[in-house]
Amino acid sequence: MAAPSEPASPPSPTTVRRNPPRRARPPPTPLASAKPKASSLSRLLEDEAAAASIAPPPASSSSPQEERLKVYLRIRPLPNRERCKAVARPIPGKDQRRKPKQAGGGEVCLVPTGPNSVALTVPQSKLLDPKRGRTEVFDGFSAVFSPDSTQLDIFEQVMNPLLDDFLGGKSGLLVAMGPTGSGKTHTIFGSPRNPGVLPLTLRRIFNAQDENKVADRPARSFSLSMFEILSEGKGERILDLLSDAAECVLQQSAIKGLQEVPLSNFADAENLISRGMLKRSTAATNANSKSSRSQCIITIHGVRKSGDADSDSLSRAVLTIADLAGAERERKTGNQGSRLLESNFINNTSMVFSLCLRSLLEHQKNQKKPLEMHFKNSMMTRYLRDYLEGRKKMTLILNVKPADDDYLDTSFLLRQASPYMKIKYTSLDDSSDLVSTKRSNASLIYQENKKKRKFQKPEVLVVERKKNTDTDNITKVSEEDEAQHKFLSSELQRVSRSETIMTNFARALWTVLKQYKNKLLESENAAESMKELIRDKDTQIMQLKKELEILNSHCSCKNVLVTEDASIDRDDSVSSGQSGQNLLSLSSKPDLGCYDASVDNFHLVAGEVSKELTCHGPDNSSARCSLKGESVSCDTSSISLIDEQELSSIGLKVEVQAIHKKLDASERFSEQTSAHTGDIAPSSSHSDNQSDQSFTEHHMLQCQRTEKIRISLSPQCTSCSKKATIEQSEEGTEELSKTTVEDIQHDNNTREVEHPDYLSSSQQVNSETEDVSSSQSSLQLPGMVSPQKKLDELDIEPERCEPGGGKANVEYVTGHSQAPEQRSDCGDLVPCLLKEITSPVKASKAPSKVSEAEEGADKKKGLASRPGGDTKKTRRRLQPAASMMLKELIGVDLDADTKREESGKSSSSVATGMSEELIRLVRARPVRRA
Ligand SMILES: Nc1ncnc2c1ncn2[C@@H]1O[C@H](COP(=O)(O)OP(=O)(O)OP(=O)(O)O)[C@@H](O)[C@H]1O
Repeated sequence: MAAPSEPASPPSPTTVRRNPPRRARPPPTPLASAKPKASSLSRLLEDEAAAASIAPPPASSSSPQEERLKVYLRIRPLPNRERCKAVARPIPGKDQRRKPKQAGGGEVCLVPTGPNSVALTVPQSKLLDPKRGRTEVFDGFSAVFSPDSTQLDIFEQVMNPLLDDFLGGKSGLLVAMGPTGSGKTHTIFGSPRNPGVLPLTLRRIFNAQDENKVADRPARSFSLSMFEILSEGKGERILDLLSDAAECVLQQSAIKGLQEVPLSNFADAENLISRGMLKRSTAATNANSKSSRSQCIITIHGVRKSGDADSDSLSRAVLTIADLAGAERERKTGNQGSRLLESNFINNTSMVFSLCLRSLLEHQKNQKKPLEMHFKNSMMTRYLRDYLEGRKKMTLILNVKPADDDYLDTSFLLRQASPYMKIKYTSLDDSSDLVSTKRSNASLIYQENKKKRKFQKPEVLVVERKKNTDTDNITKVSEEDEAQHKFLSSELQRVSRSETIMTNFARALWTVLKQYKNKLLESENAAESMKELIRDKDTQIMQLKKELEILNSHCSCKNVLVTEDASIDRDDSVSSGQSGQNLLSLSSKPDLGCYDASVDNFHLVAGEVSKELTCHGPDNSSARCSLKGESVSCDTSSISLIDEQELSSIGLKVEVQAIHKKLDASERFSEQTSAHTGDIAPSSSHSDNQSDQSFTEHHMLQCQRTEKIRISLSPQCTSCSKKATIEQSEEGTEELSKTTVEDIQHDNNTREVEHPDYLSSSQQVNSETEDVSSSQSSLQLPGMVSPQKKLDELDIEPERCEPGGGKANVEYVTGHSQAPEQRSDCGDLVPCLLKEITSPVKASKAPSKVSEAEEGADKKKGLASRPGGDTKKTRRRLQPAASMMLKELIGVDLDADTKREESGKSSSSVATGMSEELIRLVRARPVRRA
């Protein structure tokens, strides 16, 4: 052992203690480093440690029951060249004594401070504050071997205990770890001249074998296997160094294909080792000219036959020695390419190894922390699993380099491995390898099952639990495995509990999802039904729209402005004072605006009537049944072209239809107008001189008269539509006069001159055609007096009716309330229910026929009041059937309202009765054909 020739300098004032706390200084014990020929550096460090009251724990401080992991520290000596230079350099002073200088100005950062402690000083080059040094003391090592310690010292202190256990049947492991070039291989293998631990062990084994033979003790058999684990960039490989076979396979903790070479003597064993060393992968790096590139593991299997002759049991023990490849720093080694990959592999393996020990330590500190399975990350740790999990005894020897340049590596190793000395061995597996193998297999099965359980169903888990139970039974082979069994059981319970929780959660989640799915389906069904309903509604809406369009087309005659109707009405009501006086000119009476709704209903009826009755003639004359600015136009221009019979039938048909519709309209109208009776009642109140009874009787007479007139319309229409001759017109007129207008005084002149078209009109069966012809037709028959001429004669300026542009006041009057002139015209037969006082309505087409009656009454009294004196000026026309029906309908409704007020009777019943009577009369009366 080379000892430094220069005393080391004391560490810097700042001291950081690691590991065991300060204790009382133990009594001096014979340590390997405290030998008399120990270096002065060691003695100096011991003095320093004593001065600092740093007392390393004794190696035997732990109780026998609580054996700890032994960690030895060996400080590699400085290279010879540097040592020679250091020897020639004198020690200048005290400060320099505190830290030994290396050759070339280098210093030693690590010095042993005791048999179990070292002091690591931060080099000046790495100090942030050079004035303040910092020294770390690592204590608690089983032994600290100074640089001048020999191989034999290492063997005796480090390997002998393990060897004793091995020879006693206990397995053990010695691992040499440290940075590259720190002397691991040197420590394990040594050299021919300076053999290492392994050769010395083999020598002792065979020496012991010889002693046993001499002592006649049971013979033992030993075998040796040697392999390396390396990486060539494609994963780890196991190569057997004692045979030429291909690479071996690691199965659990056993290596298949690994040759175990029986050992017969030391020489053979030494040759095997030498051969294996030759095959080991080494390479030159900047840090080591012969750097190991693999983890080398040597196993010595010792089989001892039991001393009991009757027993055939064997005691197996394995002594394992691992020479790990040193951790490398790329900056120092300068490795590139494959070397760099090897460096990564080496460093990773060293890290995994350290993690396993760290996890074991933490698990032993806190049992709640599970023992991490870091050993799976590397082949070496998998092979050494039993040792890394604390089931077998293991010993570490840390090889370090004391130079300042190696400060980082040294510091890292000491910080990393110094806690390992706290690892305890409470349940060492001292039984045979068979039991160990069973336990290992059981553990692996458990781990594999634990993996599978995560993805298997509960049914399968039952079987797996049975298997686990069997596995647990296997673990009960040894009583010493009771703790392990408890741990596995607790783990199993925890896993089972977790599985139960997750299973229940999954079931609950599945149930919720099912419920949501059902709700979704229900919602979809509801949406479909709603869609169908909407489609049906749309269809109904479309049908209603079509019907509405049809109705609109039927009511195309609506919304026609009142033009000549007003004049016609006025003409009829004033000039003739005949049955046409019954025509209501409601259109010019905005006071009846409240009847709009009801009148609209009536328009529908009247519109249909007019549609069928509409005839087009050459004169484009039209007659309209006006009602509040709207009228049902009845074009009479083409009446002449229509067959008389057809017209007759049409007339009857129209009459009947009109009657039926009138009944409905009258009912609606009466219902709606009943709400406005209050508006009408005041008007009716104006008839002061007329009693209600007389009014009712008069109205009944009016209705009867109107029916008579209506009955006469059909033959009149048929007679005038086909031939359209004056004679026919006269005949029709005569017929009309005979049957219906007996009380009406007709102008004889108008009988002679009637426009055929006008006469052919079934809607407006007027006895006079001059008004129509003058307004619409250019045909001027002899004897006809143009309206303008008549106006001129009357000196009445024609008024133009504007659609809805004027206001008209409606006054309810009875026949007795009428002016005498009008009463003379109408007599008692045709009462004027409504008297148009003012009629500012203007005609849009033809000038309005001046209501001679009212004009005469208002402006030219006497002229219009004379019953027969204005025969040339007044134009009397038979009201169109529709107009008469309308008038009758309105009159009935109004009367019905009045009557309802008086007697409470329903007007509809009266109307219905009258209509039925009318229908009966129509049907009973044969149609007269021309
Ligand atoms: N205690 C010692 N005394 C004398 N020489 C030593 C000592 N330790 C190591 N050496 C020498 O240092 C050199 C490197 O040693 P070694 O190869 O054992 O280091 P290592 O830790 O195995 O390196 P690597 O991890 O790279 O294999 C060798 O030449 C060896 O002879």
